[in-house]
Amino acid sequence: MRYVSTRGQAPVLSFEEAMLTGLARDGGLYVPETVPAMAPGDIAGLAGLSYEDAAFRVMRPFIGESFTDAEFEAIIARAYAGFGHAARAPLVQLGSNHFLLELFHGPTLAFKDFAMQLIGQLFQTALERTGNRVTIVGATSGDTGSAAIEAFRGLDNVDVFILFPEGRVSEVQRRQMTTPGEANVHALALKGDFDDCQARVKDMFNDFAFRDAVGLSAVNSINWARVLAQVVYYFTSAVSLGAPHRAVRFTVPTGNFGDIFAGYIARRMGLPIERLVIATNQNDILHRALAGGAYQTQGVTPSISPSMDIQVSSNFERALFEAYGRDGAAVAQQMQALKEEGGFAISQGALEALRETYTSGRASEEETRATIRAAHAATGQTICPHTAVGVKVAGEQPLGGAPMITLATAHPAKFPDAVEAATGTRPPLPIRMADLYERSERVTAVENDLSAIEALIKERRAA
Ligand SMILES: Cc1ncc(COP(=O)(O)O)c(C=O)c1O
Ligand SMILES: N[C@@H](CCOP(=O)(O)O)C(=O)O
Repeated sequence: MRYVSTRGQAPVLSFEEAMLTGLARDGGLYVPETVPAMAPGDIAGLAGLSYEDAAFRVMRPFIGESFTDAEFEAIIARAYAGFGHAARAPLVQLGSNHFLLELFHGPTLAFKDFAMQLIGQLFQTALERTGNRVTIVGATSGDTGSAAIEAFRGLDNVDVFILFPEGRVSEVQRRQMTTPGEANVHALALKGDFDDCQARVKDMFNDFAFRDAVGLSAVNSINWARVLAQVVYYFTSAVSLGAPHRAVRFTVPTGNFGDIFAGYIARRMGLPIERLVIATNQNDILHRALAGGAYQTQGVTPSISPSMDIQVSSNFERALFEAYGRDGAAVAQQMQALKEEGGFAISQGALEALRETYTSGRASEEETRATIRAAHAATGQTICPHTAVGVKVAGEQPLGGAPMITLATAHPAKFPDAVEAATGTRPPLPIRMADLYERSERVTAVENDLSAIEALIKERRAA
């Protein structure tokens, strides 16, 4: 299995190389050269398996020779052992023909744990083998950062630096990043928004001298391994509702497009997904792009679903690559226009290709609050604001037909203020985190300045 860049100019790599490389050297994102198909019989064979066994079968073809079967099995077992639910990703019914896929039973209470716990183990195995050391630099709007810190804290061969937008993550998210005491973990509060954090991370990857000097690695969903791990729960949930004999639909609260792109990969592998519905908050660039064909940034407006306060949606590049028939030059041109002019027009052919797979919708702040309130009143279930964006948009899709699965991407206790404002009830943190508010914090404020951030990383990382 080989991986190619969405911009067509970077070296072709193995799974392990692509994972450790993160962003391709031409600025693009790695994708598999071909997407392996899963026969209907093999999909049906996932029924009744543990999450771990299903994960092995779904991901194995993408790994190639990078890890042996025994290594990969052991890695998967360790990755999901700390989850607080035996099913790992349980499916619960929300309404008639509408299900919630609960992805928040991992250690940091968001869907990011599914991939981050796995790649923590993959990195550790690969780095122990070579004795190499890497510097992971990540950007977060709240959940990636806490999941990365949890997965990599205390590891010998890794330093982790996480940039988050100061004042724009929830208090629980911030504390999850600033309270771990391990010396290899560094939380950096940047004066700016998430797009600034993500842009500085990409700048560091494009600064080859810095990149090579520190052994830069990525754990944002620019890293293919992140996307791959998220493909698994599309299979497990669809199979539990009757796939491959019955088609399903998914609604995905979307920001950086990594989670929904994992759904696209599942569909390409043969899972009968009738529709992938993009649900955005008021930062609705993806919805506007799908509706009108213009991908145009407008600046980020803070919302009560802060993890989706994103305008430059990284993985949309992977979707464009497919929509343009894998034309790396066309993608590179559009990404250049995004950088220089703040937007680009999607060609009619690519737009039609996108619309064959994706539908989109948005939820305003008031609609998000109303959805949290209504779900609580009707079913007693408390949902987080990101999940509420998904539930609202799912509710606008045609009724009947294939069952709708909305991804419940975070635990409501990560966003207690928004949930309490909507329902009148403050969701408690799980017992194991009950002292989060008493733990002392360690954080460094940084300006939105590439050289200053690079200098800080060079100084703080273990030599
Ligand atoms: C809770 C939550 N929901 C949804 C999203 C959006 O996911 P993606 O960026 O993969 O589109 C994020 C952030 O990524 C998140 O943290
Ligand atoms: N919502 C994310 C933003 C980063 O997304 P990623 O999937 O590319 O890591 C977050 O919570 O940090």
